[in-house]
Amino acid sequence: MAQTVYLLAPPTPLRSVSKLPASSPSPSIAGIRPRSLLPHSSPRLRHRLRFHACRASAAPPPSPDLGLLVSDNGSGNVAAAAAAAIDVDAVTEAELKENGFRSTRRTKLVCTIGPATCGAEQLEALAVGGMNVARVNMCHGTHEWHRQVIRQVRRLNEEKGFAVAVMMDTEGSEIHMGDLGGAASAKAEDGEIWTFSVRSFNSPLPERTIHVNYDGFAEDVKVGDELLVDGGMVRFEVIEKIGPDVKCRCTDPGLLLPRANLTFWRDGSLVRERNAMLPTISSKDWLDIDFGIAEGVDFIAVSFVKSAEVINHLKSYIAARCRDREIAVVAKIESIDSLKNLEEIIRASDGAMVARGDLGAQIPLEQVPSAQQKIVKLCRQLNKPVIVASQLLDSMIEYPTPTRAEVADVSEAVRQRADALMLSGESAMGQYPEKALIVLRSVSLRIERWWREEKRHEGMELPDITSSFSDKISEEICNSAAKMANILGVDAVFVYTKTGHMASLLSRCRPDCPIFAFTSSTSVRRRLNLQWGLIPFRLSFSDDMESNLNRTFSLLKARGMIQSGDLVIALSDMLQSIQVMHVP
Ligand SMILES: Nc1ncnc2c1ncn2[C@@H]1O[C@H](COP(=O)(O)OP(=O)(O)O)[C@@H](O)[C@H]1O
Ligand SMILES: C=C(OP(=O)(O)O)C(=O)O
Ligand SMILES: [K+]
Ligand SMILES: [Mg+2]
Repeated sequence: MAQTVYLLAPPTPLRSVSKLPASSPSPSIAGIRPRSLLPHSSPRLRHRLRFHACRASAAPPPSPDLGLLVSDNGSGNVAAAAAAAIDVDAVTEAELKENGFRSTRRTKLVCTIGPATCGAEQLEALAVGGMNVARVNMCHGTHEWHRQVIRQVRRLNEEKGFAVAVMMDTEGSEIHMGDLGGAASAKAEDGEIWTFSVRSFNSPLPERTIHVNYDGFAEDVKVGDELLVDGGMVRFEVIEKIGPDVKCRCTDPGLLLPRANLTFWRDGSLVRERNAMLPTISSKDWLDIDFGIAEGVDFIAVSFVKSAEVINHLKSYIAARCRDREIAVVAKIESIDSLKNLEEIIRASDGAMVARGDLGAQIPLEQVPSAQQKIVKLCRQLNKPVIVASQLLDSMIEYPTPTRAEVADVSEAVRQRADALMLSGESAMGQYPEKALIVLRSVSLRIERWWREEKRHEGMELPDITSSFSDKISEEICNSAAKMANILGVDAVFVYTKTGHMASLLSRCRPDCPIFAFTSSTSVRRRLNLQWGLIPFRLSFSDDMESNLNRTFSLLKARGMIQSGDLVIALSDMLQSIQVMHVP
């Protein structure tokens, strides 16, 4: 029977499980299309041009195959339905039912949404394919476009029971090119002379002319500087300055893409004098942040963070504006300053992103892997979710299979036990967004299994992170529960959590088994969806752990997600306890 270790609260005997009404039995998942391989049709040419038509208006009627959300829609008895309901999506349910606990993916997946994926069907395909977080990049698109995407994601969650979180990523004060006058790209050839100018032009742009968004550009560059587009995809040398115009000769040819990032280098070092004075959060970013708050995004990722101060500032701004819910602030580590102030930035943030795209333009490329490892490790120690981003499967923007090197890179991020992996161009404007997601999913599953089979319990030091005594107890409970879970080989850890904190402490321990996180708040549920190993459920629960467990067992058993005899460890943040039991 159940064995219980109570640390604080008095013991309550565990009675037999009462048969509470469960939700209707799970429908089949026949509606989930098998993701067969598409024909290999694209020639191996580097063009990245074919934008997919955006089918935002082609929303299909809600599919009964996936309609598992049991929050009451129309039967009248909302309170009763809410009390009996447990929110989980059909994909998680099917995985648990068919393959059992061990098979669930622990590494979370973030997809950048763009023209290739903004339609209702495409978003649903990503959610079915395992997208945990949808990212919108405010560098691109209008508020109206972003609003449509955010609302589609919300509809998907409401109608299909998903908990896909929305992350808004700020533009920041980076220097970038303008829009190329409507052209999808422009080819710069070796030796060509191009003009980079802060003047604004009418379209079409004069030939070989690029608008630059930063007014100080022409003053800051010097003849002889090297100008890098997208961190070196194309290179120029500055040969002449004429007022606002900077003439450059192409030294490394390539494709220029709209709004591509620009950095300039002098004597082998990045020039950052004046542009370092630009605010991390620009006035345009503040407008975007207001938009994000109004649209109810779950995460705001801040580009080019230099210090903890800006994170603290944004967090108090958000706290003053949304009293009823939280928006987590993710610091993007993508500059020399962010590396210098890494620990204070991560401590101040609710999570971090290893933004390798810009990071690789600011530090030598060969230093990016060690920076990644350091950031991932520090985040884990400080209990902050960490996302590894950019170019994970870059070749899949054009081709249906990844390179071996890309698979090795994804494997390494999974092996480092990062919380999440992110797709950028692969899902935003690539030709194979769903296939790229399948690759992330299958590589994650394989490497996670390999890790467990090899029993590589790494001895990472997890330092104390809490200050209050009560938090300290929670931390110790989670550390002990994870250890017990590994030693006893339990099937799952259940954690009942109001704020999500206890679930994140458990996730930090990276136990062998999945963590079922039960929370009564839909927004906490979405936020937890970024964290390693957590399967977030929405469930209303009380302070009475015994009745919570009984109800959970009967709800999950009725839907085939657990079975009698499964070994479970249960924790709660109200009643600081560890209970070990077999599902009755
Ligand atoms: N909302 C959008 N509208 C149009 N294109 C987008 C959008 N979001 C992303 N993209 C495209 O996807 C590419 C990759 O996205 P991302 O890595 O987020 O941006 P960036 O390349 O600016 O850092 C972008 O360069 C852009 O071409
Ligand atoms: C994720 C990144 O940021 P963005 O795509 O906004 O440039 C990056 O630079 O790697
Ligand atoms: K951005
Ligand atoms: Mg960046």
